[in-house]
Amino acid sequence: MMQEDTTSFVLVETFMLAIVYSHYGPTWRLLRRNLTAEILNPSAVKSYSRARDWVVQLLQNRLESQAKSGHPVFVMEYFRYAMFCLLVLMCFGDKLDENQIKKIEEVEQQLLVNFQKFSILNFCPTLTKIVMRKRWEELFRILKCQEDVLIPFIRERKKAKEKRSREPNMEDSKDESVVSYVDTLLDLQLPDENRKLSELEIVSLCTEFLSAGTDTTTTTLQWIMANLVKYPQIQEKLFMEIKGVVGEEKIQEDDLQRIPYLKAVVLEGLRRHPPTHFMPPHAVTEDVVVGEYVIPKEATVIINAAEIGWDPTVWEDPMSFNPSRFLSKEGETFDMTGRREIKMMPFGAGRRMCPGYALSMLHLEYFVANLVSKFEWKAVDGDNVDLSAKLEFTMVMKNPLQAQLSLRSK
Ligand code: HEM
Repeated sequence: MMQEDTTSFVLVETFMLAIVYSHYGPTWRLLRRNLTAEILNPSAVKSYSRARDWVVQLLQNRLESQAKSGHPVFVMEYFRYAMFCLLVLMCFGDKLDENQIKKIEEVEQQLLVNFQKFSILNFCPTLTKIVMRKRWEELFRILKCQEDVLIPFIRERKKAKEKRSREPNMEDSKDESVVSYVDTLLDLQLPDENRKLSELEIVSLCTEFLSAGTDTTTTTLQWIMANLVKYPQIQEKLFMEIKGVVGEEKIQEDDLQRIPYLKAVVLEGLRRHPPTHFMPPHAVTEDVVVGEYVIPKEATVIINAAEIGWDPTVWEDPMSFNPSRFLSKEGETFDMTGRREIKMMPFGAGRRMCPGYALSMLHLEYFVANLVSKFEWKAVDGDNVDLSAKLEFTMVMKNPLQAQLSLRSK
């Protein structure tokens, strides 16, 4: 990737976060890791199986109707929408309908598409508040729209929660098995300030949840499917392994653990095409020696995670797509957390590692398994799938994947 791309990406991201922090206050940083970890604990994730099923069904139906037309399908928008729906249901509860999801998507999209434009505002806020007054007004207008859409959903969860605690035996309460992200935020008591979160802080955290989880996972899914189209023999091997485990049945979450080649395909996708090439800036609190280098206290450190996963001294033929490299003979699972060693780090590593890591692995495995078992994915006539990348919010395919889909016969 070109150097200027890298620099602008890091700057844009840093400025954008700074804008959001300054708007919503200092509690943000303290909260996000704990909170995301809470909603992503295994039992909460399990309770979302109904939402996952619904979303995968929606995606498959839409792809099927496209496939029936006989035209090639540009899949990225379908993937993105499905992943967004799923995260919205995790965030606000799984009772929302498609119209409500669409409303949320519209406001979130406004912020995303104007991302670059607003990043500059925090470069020197005192100055930009004077010379870019109109742009600030526009940012606040969009944030206000976002609040107007999201706050009613937050209040709805609050009302339902109060009702559940008043009437725990009501039929409705028993049916409400999902603990949404908003529920955990409503419960939270800030330890230092001895208060609950404000509605605006909850809006802000929900937006982070939706934006951090949608593009990263969708981009990775597109890269994985592109490789499965490019290398039909890998797709066929994966299909046979899935069939061998589930037969004609619907794929269940527990089945995923019994398909090692599926995990291998996802891991290889993340190694070869990590959606974030550069980690957000980090700093150390005291001087540290790493190998032959001294990292001075508080110096900005930006890790090139993509290069770590492509290191030829660690990976044989690193630029090829070869999932079998992750199949361990001893049945050991590959450690991505960096506890044992760091051979790749698409989610970062250590204390600041992505809190959505286990959830993304589950979503990727679940989506890939369902997409491959329902359809055969083929390159469009004479088209050689182009794997060049370009930087958008994440590192995406320069030429988005289009594929010819055909339903697998039973
Ligand atoms: C393939 C999917 C994903 C990838 C590759 C990914 C990657 C990353 C990376 C590289 C970071 C920065 C780590 C660092 O600072 O060193 C990060 C942070 C974060 N991610 Fe993810 N992520 C993914 C999916 C998700 C999902 C699904 C969620 C939540 C629903 C999520 C929520 C977050 C949050 C909240 C942070 C900030 C954590 C902090 O500030 O400490 N991510 N992610």
